[in-house]
Amino acid sequence: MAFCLCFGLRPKRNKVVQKLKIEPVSVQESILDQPSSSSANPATSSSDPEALLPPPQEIKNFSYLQLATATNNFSLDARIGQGGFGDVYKGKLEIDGQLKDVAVKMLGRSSIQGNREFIVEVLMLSILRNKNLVKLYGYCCEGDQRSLVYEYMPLGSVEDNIHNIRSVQEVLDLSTRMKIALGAAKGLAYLHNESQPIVIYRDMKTANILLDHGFEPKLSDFGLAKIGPNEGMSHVTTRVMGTLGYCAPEYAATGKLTLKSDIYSFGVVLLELITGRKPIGDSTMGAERLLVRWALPYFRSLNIRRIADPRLAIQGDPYLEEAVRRAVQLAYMCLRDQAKARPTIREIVEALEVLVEYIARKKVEGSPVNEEDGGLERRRDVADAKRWAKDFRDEQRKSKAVPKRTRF
Ligand SMILES: Nc1ncnc2c1ncn2[C@@H]1O[C@H](COP(=O)(O)OP(=O)(O)OP(=O)(O)O)[C@@H](O)[C@H]1O
Repeated sequence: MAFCLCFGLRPKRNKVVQKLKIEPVSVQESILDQPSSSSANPATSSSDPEALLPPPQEIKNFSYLQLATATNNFSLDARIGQGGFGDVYKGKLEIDGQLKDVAVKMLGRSSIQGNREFIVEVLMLSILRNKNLVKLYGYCCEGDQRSLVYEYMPLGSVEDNIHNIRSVQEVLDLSTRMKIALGAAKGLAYLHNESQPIVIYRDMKTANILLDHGFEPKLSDFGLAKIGPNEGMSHVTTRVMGTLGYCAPEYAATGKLTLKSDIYSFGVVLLELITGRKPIGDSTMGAERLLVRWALPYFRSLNIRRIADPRLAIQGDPYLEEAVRRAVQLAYMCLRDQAKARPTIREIVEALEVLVEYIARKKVEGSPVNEEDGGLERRRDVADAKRWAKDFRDEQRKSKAVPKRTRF
């Protein structure tokens, strides 16, 4: 099958876009799933995109002047972040009669992909509501200027909190990291199981998990999200889009998007939280550049101390080592090559709830795992881990036999 890889639509974040031949029978066609090059695609028209939006329920249409006033004319002081499409500013706006902190995301002008993602984001966030999803207050659509106005997340992104911290005091402990993973999993569980229609997020990554007070995580950035497969269908076929290092291998290779593609990306996020490493390291690292590849031998040998972020200082603390081991096992189940073998998001939420509870309990007790409450459990887990490691090795061997068309 012919395909081409085009980098550069979202250069800062290394978004990868792979165009594939669309298979007509299995494709679920929807307004959100038209190829961006199609002239019939309303999302690509910049002439009157407002007319294409559904009547926003609680989503307000702000004027450019309102946003400029709210952000002190988009001053440098108000700038809090930079994304693939443009800058993000902090401001204050009246929302439901109250003056609230907001984040204003300015999207670059006249970008087809940007325009498309803008519309998808507004559409998605007008139908999705969950405490682990960031709230969209409104948008601005004037001329070729597009902006989105979100609730302000005071603690920034998980990516910043893991990779861009300024002092050791800011290092997140294991308990906080696992609570973040749990909250993010709950957000994903809402998309996969509870929302109507179900949604495949397609962009699970630490940069898209924002943190509210108390490190409560919220998923953001729904510009790539897809309405999930119709009943009886296992997948949606679409252009491959996502972020390097997070894309499930079968999705990158075939364009077949399933709920399990999100689970793979979640596995990378979990591994990132455990290891403190970026999903893609610098070019000098060779094959180990990919976090998933780097961690594999340590996972196989159950060398938890080597996998864990050194800043977590787990060495000599049996309960922390045990907790990391469980988290690593879960991450690797999510990262299995065979999509079907990956757990569902419900199973992940359950596993993380148990893990978070385990860490909390051990923190209070302050004692290592003992025979009464944990020894048996631990022996069973070690046996499970060995079985998983063996399965993983077998899958790796099999996948080496069939050359992959795409490897990020
Ligand atoms: N609602 C928000 N509250 C607080 N800060 C935010 C909010 N939204 C975004 N930011 C900040 O702006 C940064 C850039 O966000 P943005 O979503 O534009 O980019 P990204 O997700 O990193 O990249 P891309 O859009 O290319 O995937 C975030 O990392 C975060 O620090």
